[in-house]
Amino acid sequence: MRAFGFDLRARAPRAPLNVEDYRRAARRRLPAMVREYVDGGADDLATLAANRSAFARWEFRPRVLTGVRAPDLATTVAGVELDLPVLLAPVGLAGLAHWRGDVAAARAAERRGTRHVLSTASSWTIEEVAAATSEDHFFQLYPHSGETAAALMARAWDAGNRTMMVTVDYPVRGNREGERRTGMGPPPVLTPGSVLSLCRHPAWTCRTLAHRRISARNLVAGGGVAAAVASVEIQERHLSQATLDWDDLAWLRDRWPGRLYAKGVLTGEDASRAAALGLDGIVVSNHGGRQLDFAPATLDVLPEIAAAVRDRGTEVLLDGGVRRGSDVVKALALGARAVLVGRPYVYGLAVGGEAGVAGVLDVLRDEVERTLVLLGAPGVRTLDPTWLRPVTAG
Ligand SMILES: Cc1cc2nc3c(=O)[nH]c(=O)nc-3n(C[C@H](O)[C@H](O)[C@H](O)COP(=O)(O)O)c2cc1C
Ligand SMILES: CCCCCCCCCCC(=O)C(=O)O
Repeated sequence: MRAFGFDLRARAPRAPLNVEDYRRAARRRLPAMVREYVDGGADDLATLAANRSAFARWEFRPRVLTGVRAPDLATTVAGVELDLPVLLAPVGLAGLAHWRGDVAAARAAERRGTRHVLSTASSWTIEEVAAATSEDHFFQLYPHSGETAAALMARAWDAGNRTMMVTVDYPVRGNREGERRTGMGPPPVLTPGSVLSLCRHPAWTCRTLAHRRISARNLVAGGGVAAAVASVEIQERHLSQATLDWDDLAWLRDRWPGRLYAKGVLTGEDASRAAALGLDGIVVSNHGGRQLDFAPATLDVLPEIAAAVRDRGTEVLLDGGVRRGSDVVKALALGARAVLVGRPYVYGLAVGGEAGVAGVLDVLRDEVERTLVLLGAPGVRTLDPTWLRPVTAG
């Protein structure tokens, strides 16, 4: 049926159109403690906000009449060919967002031609994720003691992981007051507010309890509430790594036969030092604003880090605040080979499991592609700082 040229049966799209739509939909589905765990940050949330606002300080220098219609989005990271320069960052306890958690994320990543980085604190074990997927996904290590690290590395290698990211920005858990207020902990507590929020989300509560995927399964046996509480203790005792130093990183370099990246580097000096130890890559990251508040926005320090390791050929990746395809393009232009996203795919998980994560990757892919066409850039590997300029004040 038509009127004035409109098809009256047609509907405006209701599916999420962008990452922010996924975020809103995810927040409606999750109880308060999980919302805070996913979306919160440290102290005054200054770094969390800075990660986003840094992208707004750059604008594009588009070239016209380039004839670019189908830009090339392919690249390589750690020698692995990717269809899209966006990887899925390690996220502990992803089973809180959707019971299929890490398995759903890794499967969506490989369906979309990219890779997932499995957290040490994943809800599905290294072996379970490997069995459910066919590509060589990446592993993230929280290396507390040599013994635990050696065991985790052996398991990751045997399961087919060939690239490992060691997280170096977690000497102690950041102060996340939202988590503490909502009962997420540490230690986890049932408050009247958290119980009310669980009751208001019966679908989430029943499904999550039934599937028992809310603990750090690589480290703790069992997956129910008691195991989740034990995971919090484990992260206090085993994942926080205040004693970790450069000798430990050298030790890890010697032990890990595959590609090794340091995740959580924010200065050129540290990046050079990691490169000198023989690391293959750096992830410029402040843990999504969840650790040291007033750490700089990752985009702001990216040029310094890219310059510091350029001569050695060390790969530079970035995460933190990437929400749009235009953010991906800016990060690549300023020296990143690819980016990782954390929260965006957790929103996708909460909204629709594997299909939700694939949906988020599709949104980002479309946005990167459209941005490149509008910019007149032929592909992601040809991006450099000449495609950008800083926004001038006023
Ligand atoms: C819920 C949640 C859990 C996380 N767990 C881990 C983890 O286990 N290991 C790790 O290295 N980083 C972890 N991170 C940090 C991410 O890997 C990544 O650095 C960060 O999310 C990037 O910022 P973004 O969320 O703005 O994309 C976590 C982040 C979130 C949001
Ligand atoms: C109070 C919540 C405890 C969760 C225990 C496991 C945490 C794994 C580490 C996740 C992480 O890196 C993060 O940023 O959060």
